[in-house]
Amino acid sequence: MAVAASKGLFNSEFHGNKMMERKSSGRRRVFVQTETGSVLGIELDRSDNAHTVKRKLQIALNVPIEERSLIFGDVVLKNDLSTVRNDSPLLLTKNFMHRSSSTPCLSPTGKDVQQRDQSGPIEILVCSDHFSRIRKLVRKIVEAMKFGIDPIPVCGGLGGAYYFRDCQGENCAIVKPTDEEPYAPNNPKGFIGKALGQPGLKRSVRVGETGFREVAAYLLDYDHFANVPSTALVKVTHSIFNVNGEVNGTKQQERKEFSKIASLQQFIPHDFDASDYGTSSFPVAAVHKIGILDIRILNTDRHAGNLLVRKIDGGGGLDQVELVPIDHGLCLPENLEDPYFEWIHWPQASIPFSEDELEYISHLDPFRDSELLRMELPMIREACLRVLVVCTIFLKEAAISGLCLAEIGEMMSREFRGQQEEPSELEFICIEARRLLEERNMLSDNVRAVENEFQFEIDCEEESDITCNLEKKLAPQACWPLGGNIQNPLSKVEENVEEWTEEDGNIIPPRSDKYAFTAQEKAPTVPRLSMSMKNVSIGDKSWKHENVMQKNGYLSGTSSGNRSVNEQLAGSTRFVKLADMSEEEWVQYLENFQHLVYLAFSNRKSGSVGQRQRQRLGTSCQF
Ligand SMILES: Nc1ncnc2c1ncn2[C@@H]1O[C@H](COP(=O)(O)OP(=O)(O)OP(=O)(O)O)[C@@H](O)[C@H]1O
Repeated sequence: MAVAASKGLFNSEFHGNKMMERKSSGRRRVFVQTETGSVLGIELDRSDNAHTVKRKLQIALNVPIEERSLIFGDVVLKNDLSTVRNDSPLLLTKNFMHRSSSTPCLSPTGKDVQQRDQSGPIEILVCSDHFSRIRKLVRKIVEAMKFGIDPIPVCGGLGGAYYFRDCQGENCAIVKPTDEEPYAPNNPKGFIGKALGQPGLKRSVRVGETGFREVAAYLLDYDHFANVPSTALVKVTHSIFNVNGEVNGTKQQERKEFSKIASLQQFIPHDFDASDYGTSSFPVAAVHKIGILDIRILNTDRHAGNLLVRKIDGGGGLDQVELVPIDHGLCLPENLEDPYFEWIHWPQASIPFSEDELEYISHLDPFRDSELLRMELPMIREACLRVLVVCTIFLKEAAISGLCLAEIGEMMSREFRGQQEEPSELEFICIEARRLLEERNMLSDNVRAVENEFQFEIDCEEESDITCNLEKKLAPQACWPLGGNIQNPLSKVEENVEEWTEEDGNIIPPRSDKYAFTAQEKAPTVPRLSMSMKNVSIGDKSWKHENVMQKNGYLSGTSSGNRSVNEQLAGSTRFVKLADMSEEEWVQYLENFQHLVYLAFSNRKSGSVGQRQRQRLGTSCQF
């Protein structure tokens, strides 16, 4: 993809972006979190390895280490720790194979709860040198804490969150501990039942992993285009935090301090959220910019409550408002999930992008974005980065084709028909890109098989016969790669029971669960596909989808704690999975994807397909 990198696009806070060590001596520190949320900072010696770190944890936190692994993002740390950056958060988790679905997570006891390490009350993790604004904020909060100004628990939301204050007692940051997320062991609002690392509220976002997503959204918001408040991942220690099963004393001296890994975000004073205020007054540009970010990061949680509204004096008695997007913990899922875009039906979203917005989009480079995230948040999973790449390419091609925000959002969203949910157009394209990849792999296998046979036959046949044989064997696939009437041996989509498994100590989401291909049916041809992704039969197109959120009792406000993890996972939701391809396959997949996206948009533009026609507002519409 020809994407120019724009020097000006990087947030000024990230200039001089490079791996920095906290200490020139080369010593490193890691923050290890147990499944139940306890956190301990450990100084690593040169001789330390995964086993010695586990031993230190056993002694300090009194947690068992047998059959437990140290995890750093996608990586299970076997021995060598040289790839682990200074101030990285690691997770000590039970090897999944040994975890029965009904086994409760380790519940903290008086002993294993927090032991203080040598670190300060708030430590910025991993990328501390690139967060000057947050560092100032942290200093203010620490100062206030010294004066006894305690944080205040936030009432709203499903997860545990706390407003931290400055010396004047004003809120200046919101801190959300990763072990207090919905379903996490220390959630203070009753939404418990899973261990860190298991699939959470959104099945493609694991419990305990929303914090780094909040930071990712901030890092990707170059030039504060969408206005995401400054956010960092921190290790923070305070007695205010919740640990289920612990009753903390009421007197200051009696209160136990707990360390947590958390996201820390600048508090933005605001007047409303978008659910309380007339959306027609929202500036078109603000809606577009937030929408552009949501599309890139496949935000599955952009509901109205996650858009803060701040009144600004517009002069002449006219109120103008500023929008502030918050709560990006459910973006960048590991599979293509159904996004949620509150703005999708707002009139602003139907207005074409401005020149500035188009320029911003044209400068986006998903590969550079991925590099940035790998650098700044090394625990981020490759699966999330692949989602970022696919969505950004989709956005870029859509913008080139003149689509507006609402149209792009619709193409990414699943559609309910009766009780059934159908894949989005984006998902259809991804399915087809994958099918083409599988087909190509099969072709390569066939070629290899023919070559082997050829080698054998060469010993016993005349040269003219050999050529004839070869042609016959290759004939059915001769139209590869795009545009031919290919007989597809791989098109039927089969649904597998979704089970998270353990491989080499790592917790693996359902493997190729969505698109386990069987050699049965005829392929849709690529020209047919390109007419409209919705009108093409790709294998088993109708997705019988049960609403997992409802099934889990989440929406009805009940805890899922009384249902086993396996029961919760056994829903039939399907996802397009991107993580199970090798690097080489991924490159080929992206080529297929980009080509199909191009065809889909071209056909859409030429109006050759019956699209869902919506009434759209013209550019003259004023807000
Ligand atoms: N940066 C911020 N500045 C000011 N207030 C904030 C900020 N972030 C969150 N809040 C407030 O805290 C509340 C809870 O935060 P948030 O929505 O992020 O938590 P959550 O538990 O993830 O919520 P939800 O269940 O709605 O997804 C918000 O409704 C908002 O009022």
